[in-house]
Amino acid sequence: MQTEATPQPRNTRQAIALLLHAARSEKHHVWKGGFWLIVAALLEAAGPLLGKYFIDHTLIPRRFDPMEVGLLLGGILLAGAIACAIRYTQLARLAGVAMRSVRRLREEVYGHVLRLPMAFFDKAITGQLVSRVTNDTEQVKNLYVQVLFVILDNSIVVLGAFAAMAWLDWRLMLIVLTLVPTVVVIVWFYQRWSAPAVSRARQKRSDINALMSESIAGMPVLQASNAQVRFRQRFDRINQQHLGARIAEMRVNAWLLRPMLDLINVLLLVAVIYSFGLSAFSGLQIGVLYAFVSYLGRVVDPLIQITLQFGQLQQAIVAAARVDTLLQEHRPMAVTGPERISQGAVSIQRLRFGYNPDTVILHDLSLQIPAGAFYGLVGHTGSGKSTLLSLLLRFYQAQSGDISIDGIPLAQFSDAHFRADVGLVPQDPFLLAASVRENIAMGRDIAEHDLQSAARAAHCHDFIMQLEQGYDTLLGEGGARLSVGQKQLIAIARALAGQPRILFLDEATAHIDSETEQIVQLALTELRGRVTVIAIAHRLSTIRAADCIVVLNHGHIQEQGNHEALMAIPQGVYQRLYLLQQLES
Ligand SMILES: Nc1ncnc2c1ncn2[C@@H]1O[C@H](COP(=O)(O)OP(=O)(O)OP(=O)(O)O)[C@@H](O)[C@H]1O
Repeated sequence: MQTEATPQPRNTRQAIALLLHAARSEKHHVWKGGFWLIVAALLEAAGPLLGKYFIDHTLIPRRFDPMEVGLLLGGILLAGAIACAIRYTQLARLAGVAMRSVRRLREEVYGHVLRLPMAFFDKAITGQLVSRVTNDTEQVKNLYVQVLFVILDNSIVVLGAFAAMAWLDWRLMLIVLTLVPTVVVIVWFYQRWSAPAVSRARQKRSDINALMSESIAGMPVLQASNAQVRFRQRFDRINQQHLGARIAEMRVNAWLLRPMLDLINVLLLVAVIYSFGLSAFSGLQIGVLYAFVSYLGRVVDPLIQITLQFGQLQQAIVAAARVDTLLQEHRPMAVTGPERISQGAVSIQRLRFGYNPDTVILHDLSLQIPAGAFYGLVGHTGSGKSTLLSLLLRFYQAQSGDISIDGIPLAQFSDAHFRADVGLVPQDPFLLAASVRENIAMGRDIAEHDLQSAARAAHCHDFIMQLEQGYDTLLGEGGARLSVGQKQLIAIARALAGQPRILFLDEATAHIDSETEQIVQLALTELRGRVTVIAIAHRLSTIRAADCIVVLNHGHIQEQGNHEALMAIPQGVYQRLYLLQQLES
């Protein structure tokens, strides 16, 4: 579990900037909410004042005027009822602002992550990113709720009560004012002592989650190795530790916080009554004592609430700062424009690239791929095949050299057009827990006829039709219901459904059986002349029929030609790789 750092001033600035940013369109709601909460606090503060008037002018002089008493009691009731109604509507208003702001923020963070360059994901840790979009934005919601509700609302109540007390008797008010630093000190000690238990409980909760997800993900291995009992014991142990930490937290709460604050409350009450006793002879009215006792009861809880929030505020500020840092992550400017890939002829000129500019991976690479051709990319592990594919897919930008398609520089295609005109079949087919249809369409608006044509072209239509609900069959998480080969064919159908001009395959046949591989070979050969196919393959039979096979070696093109030509090169890299594979099979 990630331990929360103490917020730095920069964090606080970032958090506030984020709060203002996400609530920008609803500023008027915040102002109106604040204004009406002040009105509610004033109305609430008026209650004890009216009570005081009732005691001093009616009860003590025993002057019972039904009209006046009726008006007074009615006033107290009305002020309380209106304050309640205002508080309810305004808190609902502010809750709405908080929820909507967080919804906007979450959408923005997710949208931002989707557009970040691939280089970002090389360093990003998936779990942390997910946590940014879910947990951290949730924490930001707490920040809104705490700042807007608890702190704003309670501060107004406390200020209203103190203003009323000062108006009644400023000396007595000063006595009550000592409550503020006392509560702050008690809560500070409380948080210091409870923090280790709170943090231990969180750590254990996160361990429970981790153990659960690990067990579910690894269920086949877990059951096959008969490890249920061991896992169960491990779970019980962590769960027990979690309980222990929670009990320790409760203990501090039960022993320190409430009793101490109640004690302070009683002491203050005694002090107020005593001072009242001293000054009673100088004419202080009993009604004032009543009002003070009422206010005392009203300020303690809000003060505790406000002070308690500061601990949580700290975590929320750190979370908000993390979300803000992610939002500040640079993303490339969206390219717009009319250019589309019409033919799919690829030209690579003196391409030089390294993930780190000091370590060159591709050295001045040049290659011409005619439209509609089938090109294979082969080479040893680490020779730069996937890197070249990533550059062709615009995932990274080369340090020097050019890539153009149909004579147009790669960077000039709009994002939408480029992604629509190229298709990618990755090594891992990545299927969604959705129906076959949704997996092929991937959110694109593809007509049923085109979708099925793509499935036919990928030679997966027949087995899809054998599934119990055909294209509507749900595939389970990660396409769990299909074999690896079937998943790969669906991934090819998905790529073809967009009717790409260029199709990239990144070791799409690495994990499939020979029969499925032959289907893929057939599908690729059928595309010849219509779609430019660039396929990385470890399994050389997949690209044996290619028009041209490019052999990469340490980021250089070592050999180039069709299968027969490459096999004819004495001691050639391709020939060696091919013969080796033949021996293995
Ligand atoms: N995201 C990355 N960040 C930094 N270096 C990387 C990254 N991806 C690959 N590399 C490095 O670039 C070099 C070429 O890797 P690449 O994946 O392009 O090789 P490959 O020929 O596709 O290998 P394989 O056949 O094993 O997939 C390797 O040295 C690798 O360590």
